[in-house]
Amino acid sequence: MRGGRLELQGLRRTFGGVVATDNVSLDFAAGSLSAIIGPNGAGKTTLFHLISGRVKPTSGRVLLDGKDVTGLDRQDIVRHGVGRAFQVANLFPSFTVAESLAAAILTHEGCTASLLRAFPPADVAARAAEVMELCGLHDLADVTSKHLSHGDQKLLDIALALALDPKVLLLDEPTAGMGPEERWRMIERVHRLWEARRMTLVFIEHDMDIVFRIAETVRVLRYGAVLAQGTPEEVRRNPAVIKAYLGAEHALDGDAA
Ligand SMILES: Nc1ncnc2c1ncn2[C@@H]1O[C@H](COP(=O)(O)OP(=O)(O)OP(=O)(O)O)[C@@H](O)[C@H]1O
Repeated sequence: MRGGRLELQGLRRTFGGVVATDNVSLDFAAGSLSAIIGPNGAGKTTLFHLISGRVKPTSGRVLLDGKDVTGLDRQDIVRHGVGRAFQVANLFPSFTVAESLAAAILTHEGCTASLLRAFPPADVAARAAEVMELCGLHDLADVTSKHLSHGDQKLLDIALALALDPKVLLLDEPTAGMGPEERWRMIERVHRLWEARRMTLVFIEHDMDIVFRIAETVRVLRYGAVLAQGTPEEVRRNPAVIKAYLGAEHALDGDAA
């Protein structure tokens, strides 16, 4: 499945008096690679919750390939092709990597995990193998997921989302908690996955070196609203973004106010 177009129209979400998402309208072209950045509390994770159905918007719409998926519950949104990597590597802690992937595929298709562990159909095993290959997990196929390193658990989280063949994949800080070397390995892996699959990939990231290295477009949130968006170059030259978030370290010369 190739990428789908994701459109957010006037999304708003309040929690009591807090406006977590404030009239956010963003358009993610099919097959694009975008980063979402912004200070702590800017509403990045809430935006992912709104897209993935974990939180319902107070108002506004989420469209996938033109179809309104606003307010559907999480499973339905996954079925429409929006995948999200969660901290779920331990969803099946006693399963191996290969079994976890097979179980994810099968439960997605409505079967029970325990049954499938015993009798995984051949095509499911083949799909799990393909995803392991893509994610560089093939050597770990028989390792129990609870014994994986932190980085490999995060890769398994991504693999579990990928196994459902999403049109849109949301990654919330894929490199969080990793050392510098592991971080680059992870992001290169994610970039290769995107090149191979060309799903619409949206990731939240605090490391600006990573953002500016791989993102095609960058969307900047502040106080729940869109502060700016554009190519990495445009965003790095935007005085409002420099002032609110980037500081001098990541600004491009010339326009830093
Ligand atoms: N369930 C909730 N109940 C109340 N307030 C919430 C809830 N979820 C988010 N918020 C508030 O909404 C705002 C945006 O939070 P969010 O976690 O989306 O920001 P973020 O940009 O992802 O932050 P960070 O970079 O620190 O992860 C914050 O003020 C937060 O406290």
